Amino acid sequence: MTIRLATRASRLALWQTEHVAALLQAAGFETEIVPMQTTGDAVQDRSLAKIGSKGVFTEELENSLLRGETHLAVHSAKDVQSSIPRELELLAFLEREQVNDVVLSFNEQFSLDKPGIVLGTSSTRRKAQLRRFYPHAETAEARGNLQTRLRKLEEGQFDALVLAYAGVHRMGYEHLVRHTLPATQFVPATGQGSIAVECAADLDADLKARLKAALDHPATHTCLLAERAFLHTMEGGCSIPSFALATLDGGRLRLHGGLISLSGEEYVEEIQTAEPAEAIALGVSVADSVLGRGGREILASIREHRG
Ligand SMILES: NCc1[nH]cc(CCC(=O)O)c1CC(=O)O
Repeated sequence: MTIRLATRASRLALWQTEHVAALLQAAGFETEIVPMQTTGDAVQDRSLAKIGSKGVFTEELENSLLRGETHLAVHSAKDVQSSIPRELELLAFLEREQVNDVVLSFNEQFSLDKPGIVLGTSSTRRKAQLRRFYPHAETAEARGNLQTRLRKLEEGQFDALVLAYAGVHRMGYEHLVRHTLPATQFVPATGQGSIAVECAADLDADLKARLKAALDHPATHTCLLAERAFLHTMEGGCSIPSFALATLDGGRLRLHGGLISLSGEEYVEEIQTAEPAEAIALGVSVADSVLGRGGREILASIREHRG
C-alpha cells in the first residue's frame, strides 16, 4: 500500500521525510511525499515569537491528516506544539541525532571569545542563553529556512550563526561548524534532533502498529515523552526560552529542564531521574519544580515584556 507523507517543503523537511520514506520502503511500504507550505514558511519578516508559536510549522500538515488526504505527517520534533488535537496522535519518534547547538561561520578563525561579535539566531532560548553565557556577544535576527539563514551569513549580516547540529548535519554544512556549544549550558529545546511522525488517531490499528514498528526508536520516544510533558506543564511553546533534554543512562531516565529570562539574568534549572516507565511524571515533576523555584516569575515577566 502507498503511504502518503505530509511535509513542509523546505530542504531540511524534505530530507527528513525522504529518510522516513526510506525506512517505510525497507519495511515493504510504498510512499508518496506531499509537500505543503506552512504559516511559518510563508511569514519570513517577523520572529516566531511575534506570529505566535502555536503550530506555525505543523498546522497545515495536521489539517491534511484530519481531512484524510495523507496518512502521516513528518515534523522536526522540536516544532510540534506541546498539546496536539485529540483526533491526532504522535505515533513515532525517530532515533535522535546529536542534540547540541553549534556555531557556524565562513571565517575559519572565528572565535566566540572575541568582543563585539554578532551571532545570528531567531530563537528566544538561544538569545537568552547567549546573553547569560556569552554576554559580550550581540545577537541579530536570522529567520528563514537553513538556506536563507546561510545566505544571510554569507552576506555578512552577522559573524556567525547558531543552529541545531541536527539540521546542519542533515544539510551537509558540518564544514562550517567552528564551535559545538555544550549541552549543559545550551540545553536544547524540547525534541531537538528528533523527527516526529504524526497520524490520525483513528487510522487502522494494525496499520498503525506496522508503521510504528518501521519508524519508532523506543529510547528516543521515552526521552521525548519526558521532554514534552515538561513543555506541556511549562505552558510554553517555542517562543518561551525553556529547555529540556532527557537522556537514558544505564536504564535510568534523566531530565535536565529549565527556564531562562530574556535578559539571561534569571535562570532556574532542575535535574531529576526516574524509571523510564515514569517518563511523563518525570517531565511534570521537573517543570513543577522549575515553576515553583522562580519559573513562574520568569514566565510572568516574559508575558509582560511581550505585552
Ligand atoms: N526551529 C526550526 C528548526 N526545527 C528543527 C531544526 C533543526 C533540526 C532539529 O532540531 O531536529 C530547526 C533549525 C534550528 O533550530 O537550527
